[in-house]
Amino acid sequence: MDLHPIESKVIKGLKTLGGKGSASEVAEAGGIEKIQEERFGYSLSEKGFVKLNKNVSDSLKLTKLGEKYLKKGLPERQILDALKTGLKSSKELAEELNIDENAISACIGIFKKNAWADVRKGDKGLVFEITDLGEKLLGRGEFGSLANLDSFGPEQANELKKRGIVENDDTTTYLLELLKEPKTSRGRAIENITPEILKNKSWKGRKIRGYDINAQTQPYFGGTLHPHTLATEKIRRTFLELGFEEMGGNYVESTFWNFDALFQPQDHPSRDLADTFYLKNPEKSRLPEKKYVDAVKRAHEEGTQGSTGWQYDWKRSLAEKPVLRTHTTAVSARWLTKIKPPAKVFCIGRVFRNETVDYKHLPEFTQIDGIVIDENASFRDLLGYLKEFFTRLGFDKIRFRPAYFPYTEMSTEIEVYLKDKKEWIELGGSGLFRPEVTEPLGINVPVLAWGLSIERPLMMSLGLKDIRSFFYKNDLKWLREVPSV
Ligand SMILES: N[C@@H](Cc1ccccc1)C(=O)O
Repeated sequence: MDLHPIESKVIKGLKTLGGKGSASEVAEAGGIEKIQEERFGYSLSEKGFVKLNKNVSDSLKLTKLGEKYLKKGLPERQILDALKTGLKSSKELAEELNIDENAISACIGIFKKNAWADVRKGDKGLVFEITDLGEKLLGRGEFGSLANLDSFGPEQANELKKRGIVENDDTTTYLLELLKEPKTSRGRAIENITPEILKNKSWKGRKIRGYDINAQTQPYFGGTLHPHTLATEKIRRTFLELGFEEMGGNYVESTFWNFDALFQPQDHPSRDLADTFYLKNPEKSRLPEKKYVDAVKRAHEEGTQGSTGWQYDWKRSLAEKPVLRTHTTAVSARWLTKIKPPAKVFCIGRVFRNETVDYKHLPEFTQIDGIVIDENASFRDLLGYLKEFFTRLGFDKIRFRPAYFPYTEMSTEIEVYLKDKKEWIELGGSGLFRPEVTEPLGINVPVLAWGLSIERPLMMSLGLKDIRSFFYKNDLKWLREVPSV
């Protein structure tokens, strides 16, 4: 068996130490300069020559405060010593020992519990008097000493930990033990080829150390796309495969496109500050051509054909307020004025809602909206599109539940079944845009629409408990190991 030069040094070091030693001792004895403790001797243990033991020490060490007390002794010890000459008030003790009165009060519990001193209320505050037990304790010299932490029993040690005087000293040491000595062809084999060896041809007739092609190497991590990016890409591809075109939009949208065009009345609760981020700057958003604005106003005030609308005074000024879009359905609405049927379009992007950040909620997340504008489109087609769309995304069980959205009728919620979680989860909403949405925007054919948010289903499939891991945490270890879904 050929050993790597460093392995030979480890063996040499171990032999010098009589077969056993810590990583740093072995390294020193073997003449190895730089070591990585937790990997030291690993290859030799893999080959069965060395036994490795990891040893986490359970001993204690002094904290900064502990070191301060080391010189003068623990306050309770100092106080007991001072009390040998008679009873003293807490003020007198503080002066004599030059410690503050709080540190003295902190010892009252200890004195009471162990009956080392009596504490009473006197005229000048608290008065301390040493008990017989306290005297005996000092006399026997049994009081634990900070200079020798092993002198404290477990209970006292715990007490000291709580008071911040000692802490666990959890340094890890790696111990090596020589199990058997490898037979080497030392002296004969060339371990490292150097220019000299090549020049003077001294390699001729000699053995050269072979490579161990089964040796462990450092794992290699190439760059990969973030799982969130991979998921959005997959959805984009799925839409493109189904013949959809991508539409673009902006994060800052007018209230008009985010709410009004979608037939949400101006006093609708989801427009509330508590849910929506309004912008101060720009002060106003530009609205589309007058004919669309007037038609949307009419839809709200008196309705379209066969509808009475919401019956209130619609205000342009409210529709002009800029918002961070709360859903990508705003983009779908905007595009209704830009495309001629038949058309299939989709949008993927960030949306924003005024949520308090916790493990389930972020004020920003990703939505996907798709619309199909087609004179022959029906509710059954919508269900068919959804089924096809989600099947292609890898969900084989899909179900629909009746739902309500201000802009669709009929409306459904889409649920998919997660096989490994054995659970149905809600993925998004869908429906046929109401005539109150389509007619004012000049569309007189059915429009199928659906929208979904991707973070929650993605979290479930990746086994993530906390939504913040996506955008804010970027845990490299997780990112390297996460499988793509
Ligand atoms: N915009 C809805 C989803 C939806 C889109 C299109 C039609 C119906 C519903 C949401 O944010 O949840």
